[in-house]
Amino acid sequence: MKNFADVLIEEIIHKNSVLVAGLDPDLQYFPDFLIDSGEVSNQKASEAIYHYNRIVIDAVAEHVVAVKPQLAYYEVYGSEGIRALEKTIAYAKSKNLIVINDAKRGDIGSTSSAYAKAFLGNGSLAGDMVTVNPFLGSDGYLPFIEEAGRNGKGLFLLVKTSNPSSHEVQDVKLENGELLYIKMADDINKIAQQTLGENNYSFIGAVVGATYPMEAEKVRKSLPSSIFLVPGFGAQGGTANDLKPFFDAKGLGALVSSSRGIIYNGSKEEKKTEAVLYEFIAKAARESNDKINEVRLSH
Ligand SMILES: O=C(O)c1cc(=O)[nH]c(=O)n1[C@@H]1O[C@H](COP(=O)(O)O)[C@@H](O)[C@H]1O
Repeated sequence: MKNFADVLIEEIIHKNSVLVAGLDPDLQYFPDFLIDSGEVSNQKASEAIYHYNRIVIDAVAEHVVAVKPQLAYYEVYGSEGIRALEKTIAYAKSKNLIVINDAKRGDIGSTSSAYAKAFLGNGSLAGDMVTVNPFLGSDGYLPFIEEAGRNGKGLFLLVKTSNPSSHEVQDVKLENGELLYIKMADDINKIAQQTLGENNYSFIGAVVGATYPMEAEKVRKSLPSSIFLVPGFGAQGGTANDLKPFFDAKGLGALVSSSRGIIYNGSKEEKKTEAVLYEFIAKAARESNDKINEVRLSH
């Protein structure tokens, strides 16, 4: 079975893209032709979400390597929301897109095994990769690594997240003077080095926010063989110019994710038809990909 890092790298080269479109459906941004304003039932919300996601997936498919549904936006609508997620995952797979479930799970070992089966097994919620919170310790994240290894899939462990207060926990100085996120990176690297594919990358990746390029340089030293998932580009202020430290000399080693910057490009009022909405999203994905490629492939 192929190491998922190699699958990912082949797709990046094939598509000439490291861009990931985040599927974070938020009804307040949906144009009027998709949903009535006012009180909306879970069923109507679910239908609108799946409709919106199909438009997004069609519009971004040639410009992105993966899509990343953020689970909270679906869970809001209970079982109907989960149904929209299942259908979205199936639709993205039918368009040959890699699916990264942004679930940020992690628990005691036995529960993590169940989460790992849900997101990296063969069920209707399973994608190709999942985001995992490693701050419960290794018994919390090893089950995800085992399940991913068994099924030829991958994962991203949170190391240095993009949010403004991530320093409150992740930058805590340990007794030996080391920062917590660097210790986490060092611990993950010990396992990553045992799971390398042909391109010398592991299927065990790490989340490092676009808003922290200096920290990314340090994480890279500790985690030379992990592919980074880089959120925070666009709406959170990360720019293409910040991205260079995330990539290796070949322009590989990182995926850049953007949700609002792609799927809600332009004002809601301008989007009167499906065709116009499609064009706004396709344009944002194309332009983001071009900007990122310019930086990652420059020498
Ligand atoms: O794991 C993630 O994807 C993630 C990690 C992180 O450090 N920061 C972060 O913003 N994210 C997710 O990435 C997406 C960012 O959305 P935008 O800011 O709209 O591009 C959201 O779905 C977040 O949940």
